[in-house]
Amino acid sequence: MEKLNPNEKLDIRNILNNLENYRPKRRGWTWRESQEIEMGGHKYSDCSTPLKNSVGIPAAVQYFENLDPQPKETITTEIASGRFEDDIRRMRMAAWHGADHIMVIRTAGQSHYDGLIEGTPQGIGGIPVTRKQVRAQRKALDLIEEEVGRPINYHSYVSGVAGPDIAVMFAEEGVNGAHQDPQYNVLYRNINMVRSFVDAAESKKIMVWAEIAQIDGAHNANATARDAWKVMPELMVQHAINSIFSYKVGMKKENICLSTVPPSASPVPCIKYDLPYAVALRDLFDEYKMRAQQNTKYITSSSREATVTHVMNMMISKLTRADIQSTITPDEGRNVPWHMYNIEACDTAKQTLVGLDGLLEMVELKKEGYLPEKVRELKERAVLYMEEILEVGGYFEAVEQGFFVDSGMYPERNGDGIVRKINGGIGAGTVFERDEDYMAPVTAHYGYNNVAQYDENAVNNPSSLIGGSTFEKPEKIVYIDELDENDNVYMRLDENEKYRNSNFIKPEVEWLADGTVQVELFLPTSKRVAEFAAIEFAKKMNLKDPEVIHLEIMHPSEGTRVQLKGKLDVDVDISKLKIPPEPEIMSDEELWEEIEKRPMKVVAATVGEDEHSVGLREVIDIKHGGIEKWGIEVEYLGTSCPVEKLVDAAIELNADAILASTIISHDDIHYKNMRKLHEYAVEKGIRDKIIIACGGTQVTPEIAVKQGVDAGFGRGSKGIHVATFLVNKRREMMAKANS
Ligand SMILES: Cc1ncc(COP(=O)(O)O)c(/C=N\CC[C@H](N)C(=O)O)c1O
Repeated sequence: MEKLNPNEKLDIRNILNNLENYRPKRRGWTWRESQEIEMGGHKYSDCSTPLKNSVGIPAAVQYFENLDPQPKETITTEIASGRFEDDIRRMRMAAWHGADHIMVIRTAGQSHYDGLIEGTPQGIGGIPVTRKQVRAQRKALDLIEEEVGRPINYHSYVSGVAGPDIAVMFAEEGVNGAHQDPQYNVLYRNINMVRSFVDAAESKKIMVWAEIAQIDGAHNANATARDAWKVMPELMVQHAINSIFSYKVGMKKENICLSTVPPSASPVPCIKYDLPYAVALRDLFDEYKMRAQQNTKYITSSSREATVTHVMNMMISKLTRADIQSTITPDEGRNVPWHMYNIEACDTAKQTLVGLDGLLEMVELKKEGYLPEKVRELKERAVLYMEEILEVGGYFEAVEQGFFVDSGMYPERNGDGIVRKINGGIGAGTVFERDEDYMAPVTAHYGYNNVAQYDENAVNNPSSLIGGSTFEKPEKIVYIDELDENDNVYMRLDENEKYRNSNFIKPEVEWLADGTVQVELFLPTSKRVAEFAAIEFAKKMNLKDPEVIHLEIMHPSEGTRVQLKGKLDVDVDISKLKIPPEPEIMSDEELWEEIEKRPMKVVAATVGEDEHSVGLREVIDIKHGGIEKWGIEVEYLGTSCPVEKLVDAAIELNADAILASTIISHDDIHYKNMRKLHEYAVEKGIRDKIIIACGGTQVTPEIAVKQGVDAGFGRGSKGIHVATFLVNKRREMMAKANS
């Protein structure tokens, strides 16, 4: 399989090619290693090996030459578009933004399927996890991990009625991580508890063989409880049940990850609940891995608010411990996640974890007072909870009595917990005692297996009776391509062929060419009115099926912030776009030689009532790679400089050029000043002899030139760009004067 080229889109048809013969490169989970690293002149204490290819956060790109340190914590992104072929593109984007754990959400209700699904049907809220879709995504991730230069863990769920079947398929397909927790089946999917625990023993045994890292389901209690902080004692009990069960089945503790969520969120004083809880959990389960997930219980349609919650949750991770930082997209409170929000979540995790690098070298948690007292109280509640479970006769009885997800803070009880009957739920009565002569010639099989009746020597290797199972002989895997001639990836690829590897593009949020755009409006009216007015505006913008996805009161009557989505049924042929060439830049040698031969003098200032000077200083000063670096002489007139003063100085000093910084853009004042500069130079009779260049973060070069100046420099422009322009422009003017 050829390598990916960063300048070319991944071709899904290539991935699908010869899929039946694909074999996974490895088994098991890959952790990042934590090391001290030096990058960009900075020392990092808690980071890991940088990537070969990546996109840093915006500030990294704009100010630090794409400095992109990678935190030591594994970063997860959850992928859930329902079309695996579009998920693959998103996985590639997420990998470039620092995700090395790809968690694939399953189609709604897959937990209730009592067998494997095959082929590539489209899913709802996630993909139907099938062998073919898993294989295609793992194969694609082999290429993507090559491209970014770091192993990527592929993950989904071994839960539900077909848990063991899925565990076997995951083991065969080289899946690296999976959720497995029988309590999830029982409490949230009403699957019979006896069936769930027997299946879990089998699934876990298989995961041990495949070295799959396990995540439990405790976070669901958090999301389901009425007041999430009240289930803290129960969460620790749930973690304990699944962890020790897994360990006794043979799972290594470093592969047992507790899925822990800071249980509350602002405006509740969340750190007063979340920090003691996190400390108590790490105390009790110090030998296990922590998979920290952001709180989604209190997520709303405000992506900003979700991001702040995420950052506060990561403060907890850094103050205690997180081996996996599992991101939730900030749009999870309003959509099935969109590409750009998966990426935002990865960037938020990277930005925060790297920004808090070395935190525990500077702060420590108090050993007396509220924190340790709260920690002890939580542990005591959890132990009492566990003791009562034993008193009533064990886990199954406790579930029947509604112990779990009760809205009271244990030992307080409100009697409204989730009740499941021992003999109830899906799959009830489907567990049978194995007969005396029961034998299965398979690997990693849990429990009684009378192999000796056939061959004493095969007891530890039952599959040797049949020359190896699919675990030893992958060629024995029965690979099914498609089962549904209408609902499959080939139909979908044909549907949007026009936008695949072509010059035509459409906006999208989750599927190729889905045409969805998001529009943000501020409407000077009440929330209720704004909601309906926004739809009207959307229709006037030619958006189809407009839908308001977020409303925020700025003031009951003064104004409302609205975000809406709608479909834009047009496309663009990029081959017809008039794209001006990237500003060329000259080499240092060329510039030094030119300015030595023909010295250049420039007057520069921040014009108007503008006090911003940083950008212009960066463009001028030698220490920032400014134009002085190549010998250009600069007379800097400071800030809030009247346009007239700047032009008069240029005349007095017989300057070759004027550089004007124009940052403030309210009411287009920056462009108005450019026009004034041009007109005053004309009025003073020097316009044809002097170069005028204007810059600022809100300057669009094409609009600047329309004001009459010679060039505009926007966000991210550097001294090299300006020096190159000045030299080229002067040459052009000299050639014109000599012609
Ligand atoms: C132990 C377990 N098994 C299966 C599922 C999902 O199971 P279905 O395929 O039936 O939806 C879950 C749910 N939580 C996972 C999403 C969450 N955002 C997470 O990252 O943990 C689970 O906890």
